[in-house]
Amino acid sequence: MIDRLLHTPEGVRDLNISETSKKLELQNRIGSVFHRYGFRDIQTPTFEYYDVFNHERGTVDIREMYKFFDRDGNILTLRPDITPSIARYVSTYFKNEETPIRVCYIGNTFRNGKSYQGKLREFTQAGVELIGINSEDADAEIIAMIINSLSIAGLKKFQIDLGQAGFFKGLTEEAGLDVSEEEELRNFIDEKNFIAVEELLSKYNMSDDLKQVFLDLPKLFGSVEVIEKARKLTNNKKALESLDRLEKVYNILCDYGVENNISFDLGLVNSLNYYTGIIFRGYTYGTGVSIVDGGRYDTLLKQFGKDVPAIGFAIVIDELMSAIERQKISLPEYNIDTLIVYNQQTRKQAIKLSEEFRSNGMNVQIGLLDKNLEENIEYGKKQNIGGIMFLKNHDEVILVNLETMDKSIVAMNELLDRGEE
Ligand SMILES: N[C@@H](Cc1c[nH]c[nH+]1)C(=O)O
Repeated sequence: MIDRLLHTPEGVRDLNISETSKKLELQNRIGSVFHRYGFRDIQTPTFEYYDVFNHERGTVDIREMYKFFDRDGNILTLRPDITPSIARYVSTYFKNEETPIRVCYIGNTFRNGKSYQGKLREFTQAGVELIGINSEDADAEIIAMIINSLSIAGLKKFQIDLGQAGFFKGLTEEAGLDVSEEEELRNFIDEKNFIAVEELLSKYNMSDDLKQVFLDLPKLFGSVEVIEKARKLTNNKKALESLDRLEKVYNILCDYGVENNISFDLGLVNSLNYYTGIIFRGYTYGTGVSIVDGGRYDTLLKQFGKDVPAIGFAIVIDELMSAIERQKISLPEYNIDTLIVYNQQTRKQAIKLSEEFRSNGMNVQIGLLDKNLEENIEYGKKQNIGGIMFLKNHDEVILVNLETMDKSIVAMNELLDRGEE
């Protein structure tokens, strides 16, 4: 039996000191890219009324949501993603505000996925939403931002797959599928379960040509030529318009000079149902799942009372971090510069020095001298501390650089003079 007192539940985990420090570094880097593109931070609550995320909104499957009651019997949900919360927020607080609105966020999301997938059930998303513009320029801006964010995070090799929800929707409309049939098909395609796709299609009354297009979706993958290939497969107006839009976005991405990170995948469908146009997913080595998801969702905000188009993405920081770790890309860690060890005789000077160092921007730990120098050195090394000042008495202060193990002895006065410089 699992010891529930000492273990965390499946799908959630503690981060140790080094992991936390690296995660915060990543968040800072990515947040600063968001700011450089003129996006501003907002925060929404971790749980909300279930209505914000229910089936109509098109977020994750109801079984994947953590739901509970408040004392008045309202159903609440731990947010499975942040986009519907932003849609609610913007529709409420920016109801009559001019668009565009550019907002960004970093926060935890919760999905109660099937346990055998070994996936995290709580994960941090860093995302942006660009609200109020439906143009290929906005699509390209968002994709360029993803590429910049991942580069600044330290990734060298990654790829953004572009798809079009409109292409798939055009085909399903032509096939006469209703909303739930479309959803079933989309989920099988998303899971890349083409045996189930074939079986499902055999139940529907549609032309063999159209069936074949659905089955060929996984082949519509690769460089920009894929768009031309896809054009030849359909006469559907909506599907063709989607392809035109995709091509225009690609041309703008060439102006950004980021086309090397782009590939196309018209079999890309997202289990989130609110997407209406371009969709994207980012991949890199060292993690089997996507590190970025996003797309255009032009009808979601209308459901909250503000009828404006929108596009956005979210980077899954935890997945990005494990990829970075596996790719052996180093991230700077927060470190403690100095440990000052003192006794009653040297307390006053130790406090003075430590406060001076801190006000100069150094990270300083202090400790009472109850262990000898060797024990302090051992402790400092374990804690990754830069150096030790061992204030035994006024004549003899021992300085140890823990990286080089250089030792020197100085008098207290000299040390205080140095601190004041
Ligand atoms: N909320 C989406 C990502 C996204 C942000 N904006 C648009 N899409 C997700 O969790 O996958």
